[in-house]
Amino acid sequence: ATIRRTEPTAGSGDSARRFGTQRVLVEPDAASGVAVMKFKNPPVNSLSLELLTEFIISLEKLENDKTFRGVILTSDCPRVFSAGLDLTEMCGKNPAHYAEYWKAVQELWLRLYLSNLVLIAAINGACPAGGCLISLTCDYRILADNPKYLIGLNETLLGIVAPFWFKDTLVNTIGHRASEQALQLGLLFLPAEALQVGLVDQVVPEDQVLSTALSVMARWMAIPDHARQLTKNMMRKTTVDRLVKQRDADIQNFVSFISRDSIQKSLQMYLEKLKQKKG
Ligand SMILES: CCCCCCCC/C=C\C=C\CC(=O)SCCNC(=O)CCNC(=O)[C@H](O)C(C)(C)COP(=O)(O)OP(=O)(O)OC[C@H]1O[C@@H](n2cnc3c(N)ncnc32)[C@H](O)[C@@H]1OP(=O)(O)O
Repeated sequence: ATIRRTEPTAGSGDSARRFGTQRVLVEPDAASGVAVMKFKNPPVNSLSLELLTEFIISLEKLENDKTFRGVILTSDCPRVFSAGLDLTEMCGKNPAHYAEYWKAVQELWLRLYLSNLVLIAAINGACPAGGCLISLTCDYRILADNPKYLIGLNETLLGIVAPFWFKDTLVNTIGHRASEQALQLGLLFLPAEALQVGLVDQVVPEDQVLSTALSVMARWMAIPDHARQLTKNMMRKTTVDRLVKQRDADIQNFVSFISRDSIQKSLQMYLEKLKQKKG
């Protein structure tokens, strides 16, 4: 994928400078050590190969810059945090493309789930499937209180199956029984329901999502990094190791699953339904 980097905005010193790429805007505040990362892949922030690649590059840049200890993930697109994996990357392409795409999905999850940074999701829009997965990799989730902003792993509604590491991430967050129901039924939760089941940590008015994320971040930043990072590692490493041990097999599983005629048909029909919704 071709990555175009955005120019820093003219301004008053490092903390006012933006950087990032075409699809991932990064607003760093060196003074506080916190950066706000905004997805900008209109109309719905679907996780295309380009967005995944740029996300990984931007995250790596922040991880390698000791100035930054915390990142807030949010959306630059109105009303959608992320529509999840890009269905057009999984439809009508060849096995090599599916393999490349899945490797990038794995890579992003691996980096996010064990990131040394404090990650907070400021969920300012709809958050299905892969969008929900990204938020679940964060240390804390704040969702805007809007009945249109549904969140959950809805894969079964598309006729597909959430991979085991999506499932593990959900189980680690809301527990086994709630995950069993949520995954089989492909539940998309309203904000109040998401809060009740523990899928998000706070629901706040829409105009307070970012300010709440910044104040929650201050609390997490008060903890010494080494102790917090080792604790996070202790909680999450087993889950990560499960995928690391079988990364190639997981790619092969995905490629053969997604290449099935029946799955391709289901995905095409789902995409058609999304398009018809407008007309
Ligand atoms: C045996 C075990 C094997 C295991 C194998 C594992 C296999 C796992 C495989 C895959 C896992 C996938 C996880 C996913 O993330 S799949 C994606 C699921 N996403 C969704 O269901 C969300 C779909 N989108 C929506 O519900 C809405 O678009 C919404 C996000 C709520 C926004 O609504 P709205 O603002 O009204 O926008 P529109 O619906 O009108 O959409 C605008 C255009 O964007 C296109 N679109 C939407 N979502 C996607 C997407 N995910 N990918 C690609 N394109 C998307 C939509 O078609 C519209 O396009 P157009 O303008 O051309 O009509």
